[in-house]
Amino acid sequence: MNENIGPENGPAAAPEGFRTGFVAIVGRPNVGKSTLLNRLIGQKISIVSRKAQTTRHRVTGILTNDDAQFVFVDTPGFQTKHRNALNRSMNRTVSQVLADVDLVLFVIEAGRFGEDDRKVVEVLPQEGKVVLVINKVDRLADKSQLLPFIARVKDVYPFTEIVPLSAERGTNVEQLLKAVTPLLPEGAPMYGEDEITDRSERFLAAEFLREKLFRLLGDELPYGIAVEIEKFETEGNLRRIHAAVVVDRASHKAIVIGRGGEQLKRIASEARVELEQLFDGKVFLEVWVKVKSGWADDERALKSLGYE
Ligand SMILES: Nc1nc2c(ncn2[C@@H]2O[C@H](COP(=O)(O)OP(=O)(O)OP(=O)(O)O)[C@@H](O)[C@H]2O)c(=O)[nH]1
Repeated sequence: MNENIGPENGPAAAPEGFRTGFVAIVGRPNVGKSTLLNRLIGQKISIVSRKAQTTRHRVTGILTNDDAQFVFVDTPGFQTKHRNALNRSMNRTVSQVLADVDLVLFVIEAGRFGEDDRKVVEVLPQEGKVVLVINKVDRLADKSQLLPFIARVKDVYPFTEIVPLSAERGTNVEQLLKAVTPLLPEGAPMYGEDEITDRSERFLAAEFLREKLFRLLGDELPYGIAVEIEKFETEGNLRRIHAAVVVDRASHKAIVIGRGGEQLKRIASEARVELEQLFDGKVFLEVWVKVKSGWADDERALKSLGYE
């Protein structure tokens, strides 16, 4: 990835001193990585959910301002509970991303630094720039808890910077950008100013649908659920999308469909509304549920669903 950055990549396009680089956001599940990315980009691209482990794919967000272009790589949360092929694949992705980027944002939750955070520290690069982002400071009942907390975590790794913020409220997010801009290498932008993702519309459709499944099924969400886009056609400003929700067992299929098909109808309809906003055009979305036994344990099935 990195060979694309640098003055040799079209210095004419870059103002003097402009910086461009890849930024990875890591942290244990649920610390707010997707929320932070969305806040930084200013539009929903990475999916956000109250449930852990919603980000299985690498989602790239791009932020361009007067001084720099940040190409964000959101990485999957660490999985320690279930050890199967899917989780091994997720952890591998994290190490690969970290070895390849210019800057790592390591996100933790204010007031909480546990074993699962420590596991993430273990895969931080030996050399390189890592900024500690202490998220959810709005949750601290007493702000005076922040300094002792920073004192407790600041030595677990030689962090380049430490920035406390609230991704959800937007508090101190600008300061984070200011602090990390000088850490990126100088170079011309890789993407156009208004591009916010390099993922395909097909990929985004799958992600948006998956988010709705996570949100609307709540605690009933079956383990090992995935979305396959079987058909994606564009006719003028209309997109025709056929998607399959892949589940592990027939009993899970019933959960996703819901009584009288209500649940699935609602999931599809909410996903459609958001996709129409994202694509700025009409969307025809058809969703069905397919049972594929044991897919989460089968590396080949994973590949066919787009997990590397
Ligand atoms: N109070 C508070 N909640 C936050 C903040 N940032 C994120 N959250 C909430 O924390 C939960 C998890 O946020 P996500 O952004 O999905 O977390 P993630 O780290 O991407 O999670 P995974 O995809 O599972 O790795 C959601 O319910 C967010 O609304 C914050 O600054 N303050």
